[in-house]
Amino acid sequence: MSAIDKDYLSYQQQLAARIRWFALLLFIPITLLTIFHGLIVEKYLMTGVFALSLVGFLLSFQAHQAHRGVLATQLFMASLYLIFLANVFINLGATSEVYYWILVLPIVNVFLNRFWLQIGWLALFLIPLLLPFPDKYLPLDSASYSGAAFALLAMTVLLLVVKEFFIKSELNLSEVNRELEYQQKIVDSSIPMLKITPDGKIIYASLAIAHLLGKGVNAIIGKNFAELGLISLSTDPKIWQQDRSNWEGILYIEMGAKSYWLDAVIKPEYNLFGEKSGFLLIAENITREQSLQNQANHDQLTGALNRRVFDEFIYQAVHEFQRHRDPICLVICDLDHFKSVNDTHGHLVGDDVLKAFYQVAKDGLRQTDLLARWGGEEFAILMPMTTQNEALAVVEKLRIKVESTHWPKQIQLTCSFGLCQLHERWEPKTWFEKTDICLYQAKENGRNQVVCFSQ
Ligand SMILES: Nc1nc2c(ncn2[C@@H]2O[C@H](COP(=O)(O)OP(=O)(O)OP(=O)(O)O)[C@@H](O)[C@H]2O)c(=O)[nH]1
Repeated sequence: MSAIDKDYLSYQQQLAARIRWFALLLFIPITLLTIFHGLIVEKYLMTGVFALSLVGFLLSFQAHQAHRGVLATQLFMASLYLIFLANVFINLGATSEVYYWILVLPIVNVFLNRFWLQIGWLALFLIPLLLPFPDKYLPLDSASYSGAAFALLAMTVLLLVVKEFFIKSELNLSEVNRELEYQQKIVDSSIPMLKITPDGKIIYASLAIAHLLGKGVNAIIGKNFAELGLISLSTDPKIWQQDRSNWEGILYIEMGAKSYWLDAVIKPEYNLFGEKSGFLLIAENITREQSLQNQANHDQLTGALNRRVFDEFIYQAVHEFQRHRDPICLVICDLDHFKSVNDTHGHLVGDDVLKAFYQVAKDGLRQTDLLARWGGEEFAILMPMTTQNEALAVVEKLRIKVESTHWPKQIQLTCSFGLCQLHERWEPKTWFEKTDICLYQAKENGRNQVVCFSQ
């Protein structure tokens, strides 16, 4: 049996169960009412037949509840058949009642029964209508019965056609839906995606991005984009609000010991009225491509980003700044009198201090800040979306932290910082030189301090 045949049958069974349920809910009260009506107008035969049918309906209901679908249907059909026979042979007062059953019977028969049972029941319905009973036993004339038989046949054929069409189109639709769901699952688990409202709230996260972020989808939905810790030089959704174009760039995620690189596009989305309804982030995980480079991207001793990558980030930052003008700061820090650490305790202790310094500095910064080892005992920090005053507060805290940390061998370590916010029309080289001059001044002024750029 093909898959579609199986679907067809199970769908037909489900449909039959639903129809049977509704029919029972409908027929049980109708039959009850008819019994009372029969008792009132003293039609005892009619009352007896309907009472028997009621028993049939109740048994059918019980079988339905016990999930014995075929038995339930046959009991139901038999109960209806009793009522039908009463209408054919007993004058219940209204001649049109036979026609009423001719409408009801085919509906129930066609939708509840499989093909051969339908034929069997149809034959049973036709027998009392077509057999040449003497007219004196019948309440209607013979033309009415042959007319009813014809109507019953026509109605059955019509309903068969309708049902086939109905089920086939339903099945086709559900197959299309299933295919779509399947494709959606593949996309969801393989492509990192986010939907973000204009104010930065995440309303959809694909499984793939949840996996990269080391969180469940539900833990991401409802968060603000800025909280995810995706590092780029312009991660604030506010900047995209300004124009209609896509944002394209590289995002970097650090998850404990693991790190990922995403080549991302962030597209603004619009509603029917042309208003911005949010953003769609679609990314490609390029970590594998970067992994070889990754080793070349990090400093061997501390694990910090190295100068080569940091240089690239500085160039990117200057480029982004020309488009969006979001504040961004560069910090260069240099450990004070580090030579004496080496001279007193040896190079290996010096190495340990450098590693420990990287951790202390990293912990003191936001996830979106980039920390690199610039060379020797010098580190550089890039702080996107940060003004000079905001950066000063962070760096000052870091300076105090370095001063108060217990370093190996009870070394008293301090650090000097140069800090400079990027200005318009500055080249990367100018920005770096200005920051370096600040650092030089910090050293000149006696070390263990932060010097900010001023015009
Ligand atoms: N242990 C260790 N030392 C390093 C490393 N890279 C550079 N250094 C040392 O860092 C010291 C830097 O010394 P200087 O440039 O004179 O500066 P300083 O002693 O820190 O003095 P100021 O910067 O003026 O405060 C040198 O002794 C270098 O050997 C390294 O990877 N490991």
